[in-house]
Amino acid sequence: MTTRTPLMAGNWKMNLNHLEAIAHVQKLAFALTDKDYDAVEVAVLPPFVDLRSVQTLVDGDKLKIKYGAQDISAHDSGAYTGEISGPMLSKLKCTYVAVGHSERRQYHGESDEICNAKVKAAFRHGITPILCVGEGLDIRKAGEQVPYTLSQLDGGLEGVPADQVESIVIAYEPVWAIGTGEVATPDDAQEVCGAIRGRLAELYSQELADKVRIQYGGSVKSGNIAAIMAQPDVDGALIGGAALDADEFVKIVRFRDQ
Ligand SMILES: O=C[C@H](O)COP(=O)(O)O
Repeated sequence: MTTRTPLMAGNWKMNLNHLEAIAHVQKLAFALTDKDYDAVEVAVLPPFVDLRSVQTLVDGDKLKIKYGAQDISAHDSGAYTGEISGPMLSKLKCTYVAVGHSERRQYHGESDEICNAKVKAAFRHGITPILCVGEGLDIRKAGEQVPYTLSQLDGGLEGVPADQVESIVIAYEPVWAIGTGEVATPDDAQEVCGAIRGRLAELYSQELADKVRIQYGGSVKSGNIAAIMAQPDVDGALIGGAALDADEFVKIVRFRDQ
């Protein structure tokens, strides 16, 4: 049986400037111990402008916390005003990048094709994509959450070879649960995360599917994380609001104690 190390990743969204980022990572560094890092991989996804500060802190103090970006350009360089490229992120030693977060899909019109190009751009530069998928409330009410989410998965992975996909992270984030306080039930999370793993097995192999980490995201807090993590196909969480509170984020990392 494959053992998957849980990944707890804090997506700061458009919060914390570079000075606040330093203070926040210092708090996490102070609280987290080797025991925590042995049990769980911990990552933060700050805004682009914070990445250099976070890198300096992580490198300088040899912290075990990982970091990454919230988006990546599909292009490697050129006339793409406002975009940040894979080479720029890999130069800053980003481990992860979120791709296709529902807020990017909703407010920036990111289609599955664009997400697919971004997944490929990340792998081209040695950065692990966290591909975000998940249905809105109307789809959930229609009971179509599984086919809808799997079609986003298919689109995001189109043409991506197995040797890359085995290291990808998939984040299942039902849009209706993001920032709303309305967390999916553990059964809701398992239903879709299990279906995602099944689809990876169909597209690639069971062996590959067993290696891929699948996160849940949407109103995760210290009070609900243990029940979600008890589900067999949930391998961590992508945490928004609760990740901005260092004490709360550390409690989530220590989900086994909750
Ligand atoms: O990327 C994180 C998700 O959008 C979840 O955000 P939230 O924990 O604030 O609901």
